Amino acid sequence: MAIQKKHGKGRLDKWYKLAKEKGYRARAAFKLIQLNKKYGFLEKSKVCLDLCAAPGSWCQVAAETMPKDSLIIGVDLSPIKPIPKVITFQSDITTEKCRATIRGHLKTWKADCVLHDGAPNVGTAWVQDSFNQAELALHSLKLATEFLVEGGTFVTKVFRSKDYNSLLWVLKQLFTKVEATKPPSSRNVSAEIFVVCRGFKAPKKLDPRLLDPRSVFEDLADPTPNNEAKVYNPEIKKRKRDGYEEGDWTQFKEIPASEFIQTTDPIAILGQYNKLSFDQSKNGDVALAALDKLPETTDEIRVCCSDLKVLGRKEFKLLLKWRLKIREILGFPTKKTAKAALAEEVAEVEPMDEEMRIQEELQKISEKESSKKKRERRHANEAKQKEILRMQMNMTAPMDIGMEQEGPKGEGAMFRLKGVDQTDALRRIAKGKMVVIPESEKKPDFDSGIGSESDDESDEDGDRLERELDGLYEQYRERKSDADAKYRAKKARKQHDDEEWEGVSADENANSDSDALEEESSDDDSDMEDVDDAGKPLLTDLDNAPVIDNGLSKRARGFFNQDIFKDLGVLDGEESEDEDEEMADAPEPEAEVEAEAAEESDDDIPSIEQQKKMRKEHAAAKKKEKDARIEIVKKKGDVVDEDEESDWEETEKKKKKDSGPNIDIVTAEAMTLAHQLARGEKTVHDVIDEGYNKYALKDRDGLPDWFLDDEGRHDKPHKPITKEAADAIKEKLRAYNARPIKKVAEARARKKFKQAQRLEKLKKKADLLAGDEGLSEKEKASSIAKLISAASKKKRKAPVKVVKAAGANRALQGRPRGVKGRYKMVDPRMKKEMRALKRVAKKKK
Ligand SMILES: C[S@@+](CC[C@H](N)C(=O)[O-])C[C@H]1O[C@@H](n2cnc3c(N)ncnc32)[C@H](O)[C@@H]1O
Repeated sequence: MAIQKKHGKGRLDKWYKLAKEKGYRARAAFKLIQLNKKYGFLEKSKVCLDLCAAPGSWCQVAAETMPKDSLIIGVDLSPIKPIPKVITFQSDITTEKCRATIRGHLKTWKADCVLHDGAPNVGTAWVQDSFNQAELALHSLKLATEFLVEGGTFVTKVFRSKDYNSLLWVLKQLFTKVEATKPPSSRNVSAEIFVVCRGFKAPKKLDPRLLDPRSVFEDLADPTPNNEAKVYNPEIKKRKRDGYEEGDWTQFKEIPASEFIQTTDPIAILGQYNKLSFDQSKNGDVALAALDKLPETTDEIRVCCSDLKVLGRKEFKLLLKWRLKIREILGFPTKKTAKAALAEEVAEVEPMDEEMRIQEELQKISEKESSKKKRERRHANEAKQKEILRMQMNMTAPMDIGMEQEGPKGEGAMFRLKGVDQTDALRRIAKGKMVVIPESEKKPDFDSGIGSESDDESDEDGDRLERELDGLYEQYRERKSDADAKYRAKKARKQHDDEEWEGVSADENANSDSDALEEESSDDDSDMEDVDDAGKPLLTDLDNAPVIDNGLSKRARGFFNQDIFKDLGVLDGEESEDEDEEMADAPEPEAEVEAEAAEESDDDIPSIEQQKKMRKEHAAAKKKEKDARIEIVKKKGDVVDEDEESDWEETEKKKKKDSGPNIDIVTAEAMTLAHQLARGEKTVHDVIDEGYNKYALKDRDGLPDWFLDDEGRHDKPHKPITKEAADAIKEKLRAYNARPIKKVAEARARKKFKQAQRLEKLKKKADLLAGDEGLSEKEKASSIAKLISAASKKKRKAPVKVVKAAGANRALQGRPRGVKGRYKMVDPRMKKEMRALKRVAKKKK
C-alpha cells in the first residue's frame, strides 16, 4: 500500500470528503464509527464522556448512535460549537476545575463510556510529543476511573512510543479486556493507535502511583537532550549553564568516525561529541581503516570531523551526507530500505469494512465512467469543429460532412431516406423542423450491409445521455413556464418565430411543403425502392404538386382570398404584374406586425421575415414618394361642409389606426437604429447588409435545445447605442410606469360610468318635473334644486359595528351571529381602555 501524504492535498483524502458529505465536523468521526462497529459500545451506553472533543465529530457520532435521551458531555481546551443533544464546555482535562465541572453535569450518574481522542500541541521533538500524548492519555484515564461505571468502556488514543507499553500495563490493571487497534480511517503515516478497554474493574482503592505520569513513565520524566537543536541550530548558544552532566566529568569527547557511520542516531553523536577520529587503535579497526581510505572521505570531511563544536549548519549537513554515502557503499540499511520497511509496517492496517470498500469501488467506477464520457464528448466536439473549420475554409461542401466515416449512403448520410416511416417526427422533418428521430421510431435497416452500431457502447451511452439531457431540459422548461409568465411569453414568441420559419419553407405550398426535399425524394428512387410510399411525408406524390393560379402560389392565393381583396379583383391575370406593389401596400395583420416588433426588440438580428418586411417598407416608401409627386388639386367650386370635414377626420383617424405597422420600439438598439434611419445616417440597404453577419449564418443543426438556448443568450451582435436613444427609451418606460395599472383605470371608468348614469337619471327626473303643469315655476325650481342637492350629497356609510370578542364570540373566526353589515371585533379590555383614555382626555380639557 502506498504511503499517504501527510501534507497538502494528501490530507484531503476520501475520509475528509466523506465527512464533509455526511456533515461531520472532522474526518476523525470515522475512527469512532469504525471502533464502535468493531466493539459496539455506543449503542449500549446511556452516558458518555468525550474528553478532548473539539471540534465535536465524536460527539456527533455518539449523539446519532447512542439511545434517545442519552447524556453526552464533551470537553476541550478549544470551544465546541453547540451540538444538539450534547453538553459541551471549555476546559483543560488535566485540571481540578474540569473534574468538578464534569461532576456537576453528571450529578450522581456514572458514565458508560469515556472517550479520549486528545492530542497535545505537537510540533516539538517527537519524543516530547509522544510523551505528552501518553501523559494526556493517563490524565484522561484518571478521569475515567472517577466517572466510569463498573464494566464501562474507555477508549483512548495513544502514540506508539516507548511509553506505550507502560500505559498498556496500567490499562490492563484497570480493565478486563484491553485491545489496541488502528481503524482504517486513521492515517497510515500517523503513529496513533486506539486502545479500547472494556470491563472497568472499578477498584475500591487505587494506588495513586498508577495514575501518576512520573511513576508510570519513570525514565522519561527527565526528557532526553535535544541534540537536533544543537545540530540544526548550532549558532544559537545555550545561555543556561547546566554544569557537567551526571557521571560525565570530561569536557572533550571523541568517538571513532566508524561509529558515526554505524549509528542509527547520527544527530546525537554530532550534538554530544567534539571530534570524530580516524585514529586507529593498535588492534586495528577494519571499518575505520576502510573509511580512512575511501575517496569520499575528503580533506574537508577530515577537517570537519576534527572539531565538531566549531561547525555550522552547512558543515553538519556535509557530514550527514557523507555518512549516508559511506553507508550505501558499505551496505548498511539506507533511507530507501527503511522506507520499504515502513511501507511494510503501515501495510498492516486492518482491512476496510465491506461497506466502505464497496463505496470506494463505486466511486472509482463512476469517476472512470465520467472521465470516459468526457473524453468521448471532447473527441466528438473536436471532430465537429474540424469539419466546420474545413467547411469555412471551403475545403468541404456541407454534404461532405460525415461522409468519410459513413460514405454517401451510409448510416447518417445526409440524404439517406432509409428508415423513413410514418412518424410525426418525419413529417416535421419534411416541414422544415430538423427534428431528431428517436432511436425507437426508426425502422430497422434491412438492406444496409453495414453492421449495426448498437454494439458501440460509447455511442449508445452518448445518445442515451443526450436523450436524458433533452428530456430533463424539456421538464425544466415546462416547470419554468408553469411558474414564470415572462418565460411563457418568450416561449410563445419563439414558437411563433419557429412557425414563421416554417412558413418560409412553405412558401410554395402548404400541402406539398418543401420542394427541395421533394426533388431529392424523387431523385433518390433507388433509395426508395423498398419503402412503402403511402403516407411517407418525404415522398410526395407529383399529383400534389403546387397548383399555380394566375402565377400565384397557394400561399399568395390564400393571402389575396381575404375579404379585404374581394372587390379589388387583384387575382385577374393582367394585374398579377403589380403583385409586388400590391403586397407592399396591403395592410399587415396586426398580430404579425406585433410579432415582428417583438422579434425586433428581442434579438436585433434581422431575420428573413424582417428583411422581407424591410423590403416591403422600402417599396411602400417609394410608392409614397411617387404619390407625393402627383398633387391632387381641388376644384375651385368645391366646398367642404363641416359634417363632411368631421367625417373625413374620423376616417383619417381610423385609417391611421388600421393601416401602418404599429411598431413599438422598446430597446435602445432599436431606437438607435430608428434614429439613424430617420436622420438618413443609415439606409434600409445598410440594415439588410448588416443582417448578414457571423451571427446570422450559424450551423445550429443537430445541437441540443439546452445548448442553443444558452448559446442564444450570448450569441448576439452587440450594437452600439446612442445616449439619446437610451434616454428616449428611459423616458418611454417612465411614461409606461406612470400609467395607472389596469385595475385602477377600470375602477375609475366604472365610477365615471355610474356618475354618467346618475346624471342621466337626474336629467330625466328634472325633465319630468319641468313638464309637470300642476306645479308653479317656483315649486319646479325648488324641487329640482332639492333633487340636485340630494344627488350631490354623499351617501353615509353604514357605521361599523363593534363586537366584543368575549363570551360566545371569544376566539371566534368569521362573522359573529346576528351581526349584519360592517363589523369590527374588539378586545373588551381594549374597549375599556379606549373609553378610559377618552374620559381622561375629556377631563383634561
Ligand atoms: C484530534 S482533536 C480531537 C478531535 C475530536 N475527537 C473530534 O472528533 O472532533 C484533539 C483535541 O484535543 C484537545 N486537547 C489537547 N490537550 C487538551 C487538554 N489538556 N484538555 C482538553 N483538550 C485538550 C485539543 O484542543 C484538540 O481539539
